[in-house]
Amino acid sequence: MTKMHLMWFSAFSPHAGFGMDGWAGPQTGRGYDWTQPELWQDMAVALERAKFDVIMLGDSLAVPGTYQGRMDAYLRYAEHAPFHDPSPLVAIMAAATRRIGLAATLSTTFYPPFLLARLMTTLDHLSRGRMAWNVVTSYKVEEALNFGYQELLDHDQRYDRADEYMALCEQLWSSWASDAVVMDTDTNTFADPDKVRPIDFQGDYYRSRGPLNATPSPQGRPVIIQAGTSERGQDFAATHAEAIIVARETPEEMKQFYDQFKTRVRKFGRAPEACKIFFLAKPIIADTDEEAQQRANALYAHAPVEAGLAALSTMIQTDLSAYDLDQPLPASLQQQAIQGIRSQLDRFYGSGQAPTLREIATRKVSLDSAPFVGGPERVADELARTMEAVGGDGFAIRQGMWPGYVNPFVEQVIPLLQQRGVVRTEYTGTMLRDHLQEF
Ligand SMILES: Cc1cc2nc3c(=O)[nH]c(=O)nc-3n(C[C@H](O)[C@H](O)[C@H](O)COP(=O)(O)O)c2cc1C
Repeated sequence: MTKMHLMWFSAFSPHAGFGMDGWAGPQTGRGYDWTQPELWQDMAVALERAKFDVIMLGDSLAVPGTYQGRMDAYLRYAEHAPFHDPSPLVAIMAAATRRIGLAATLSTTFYPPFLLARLMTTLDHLSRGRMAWNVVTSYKVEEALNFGYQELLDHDQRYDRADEYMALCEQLWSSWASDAVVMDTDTNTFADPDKVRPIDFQGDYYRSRGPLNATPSPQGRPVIIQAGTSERGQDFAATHAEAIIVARETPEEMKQFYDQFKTRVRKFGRAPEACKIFFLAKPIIADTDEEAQQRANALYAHAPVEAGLAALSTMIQTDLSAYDLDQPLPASLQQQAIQGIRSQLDRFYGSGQAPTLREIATRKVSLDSAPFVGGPERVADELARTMEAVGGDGFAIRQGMWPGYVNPFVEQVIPLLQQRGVVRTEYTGTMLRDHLQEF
């Protein structure tokens, strides 16, 4: 039996799950206000009880306006906005838990490296070594406009700059030796000055004197997570990431990606197990298989297509309002989507398929990536069987942080996975890096 790691990936909160099944749906659960701490803390406690490796919070820094050149659809459907800043969210979740890992998304384009390095060090202290950083380079032009730029750097250049950003952060995180803090009252010495060094970093994009004005945290540096899957994005991940999130539709496609990516990690001089692959999975669970299928059908039938068009438009940075809903997107557009998240289209148009724009927009706001539909037994079986076929690592459960999603998975599916011996029943380590490297 192949064991699986588990991440709860809550993107584009508060409505994550999207559309009917998101902020407005029956699954969200009553009595919670997403703006308040209790929802986030209670869900973190529930996922820790289920021994998840990590909770990951996505983020973005703008209300988009790609679709129809207006913000209307994004605001109406809470699509890609609003977001709480993920840093205080992971801090309050850390305060309510002891073992589960917590990941915040922060942009290399908009966050100054020194501030980010110190923020992550502080959060790693406060969580006793459970922090991860989801490294994004940002892809929306509206994010650039919010920071006073007219446009973003080109796709590959964003990654080049991010490589330098990582090198700078790495030096800041190493600027204090692990034994630099002595706190010796006899000699009235807090830190040994010989063990704290300026870095005098001089790059093409960044300069920094250093050292960090924060002491080394339990993990030393946050766990690095990444989700870009272009060739350049995969090279970046193979160099830096300890976990990646990937959308693939079938076990065969997952297996193919798994083998190729692990080879790439080896090519960059790292052990393949140094970077874990999490495949996106969206479980739709009900008491019986029939009920779950009915729920999935209803979700698809009632999906607000316009919300899907708005989501895809911003993800591929192209206004899709001008395209025929009942035709596949032109191949030229599929190629152009490079500035945004092109893999959003690639996965729909892979293996010679040609779904219409209406179909992919509907899918986007209903079933989305790799749906696992059924009663708890069926969902547990399919997750276990898929992981066996792929050969390892885990799933990023792509759902909202709401009781209606978290509780059925935690209470009904996790015990079945534990009985099969494919997920952990106890944490063996205390820090996030320990969880990822446990198997
Ligand atoms: C599953 C998934 C989650 C992502 N989450 C975020 C996010 O929260 N914030 C963000 O700015 N970008 C996010 N992205 C975008 C990626 O970080 C990246 O910018 C994008 O995929 C383009 O890179 P690529 O061409 O290498 O795929 C996500 C992408 C994927 C596939």
